[in-house]
Amino acid sequence: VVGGDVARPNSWPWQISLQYKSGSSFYHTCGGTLIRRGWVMTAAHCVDSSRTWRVVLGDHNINSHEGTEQYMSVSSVYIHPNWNSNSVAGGWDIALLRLSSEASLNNYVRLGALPPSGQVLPNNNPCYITGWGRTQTGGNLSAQLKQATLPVVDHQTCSSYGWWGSTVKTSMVCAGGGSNSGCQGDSGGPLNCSVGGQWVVHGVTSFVSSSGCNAYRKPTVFTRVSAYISWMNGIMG
Ligand SMILES: CC(C)c1ccc(NC(=O)[C@H](Cc2ccccc2)NC(=O)[C@H](CCCC[NH3+])NC(=O)C(F)(F)F)cc1
Repeated sequence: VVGGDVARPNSWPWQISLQYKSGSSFYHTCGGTLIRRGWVMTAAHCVDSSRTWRVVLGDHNINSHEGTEQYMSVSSVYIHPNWNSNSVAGGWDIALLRLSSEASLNNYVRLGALPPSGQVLPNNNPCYITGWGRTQTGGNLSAQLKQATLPVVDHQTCSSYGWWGSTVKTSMVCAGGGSNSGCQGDSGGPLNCSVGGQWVVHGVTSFVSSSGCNAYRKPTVFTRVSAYISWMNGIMG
């Protein structure tokens, strides 16, 4: 996350860290959202490669053991069938991870709320991006979970000339476009939007401009969760 600030610990208790095993250690690679006790929603591009994954729940500082973490292995990965790893602009950047056991819900670990199918938020709807991703273009990951306000940019604006143009589809949500943005390592994490006084996860962090994370008029682009509710229900049962 570029801009914003460090989140109050466990104030986004559905945020997870998706980590891969290398040697005898695990490394953060993406974010994700706990949507059922046994299921995590993330980006397809995060799980394109076949690795040994683990999901860390209830984390704040990914480099230290705080005692609130739950470490879960992943028993199966469901990547959207239409996802094309050569074209993030094609959309379909969403995947579900089946956890090998069910999370214990508590003050540090809670389920994220999903939107009703088809719901599209208005321009400037208040949202926050959260994640452990780079804090500057080309910078390092953040050890502590960060948050940044990222208001919705409607499709009409986001797909206009000077913005993303036809790269963004209506199956995506744009947010930000100023000094705050997502960045590498935030992929797969939630766009947390305030709707009717509740936090609802409306986006899965998908891509930023290749000329820099917080490029002017290149808002962070998210998979629009409300476009995939029936697909997810079909998988999770
Ligand atoms: C034109 C369109 C096809 C398009 C293609 C690629 C991108 N962006 C990118 O590829 C930038 C590259 C980058 C690297 C380093 C620093 C900043 C940006 N990376 C990204 O946007 C990666 C996802 C790449 C998926 C591709 N397999 N996502 C993210 O960084 C995140 F966290 F914002 F979600 C954006 C648009």
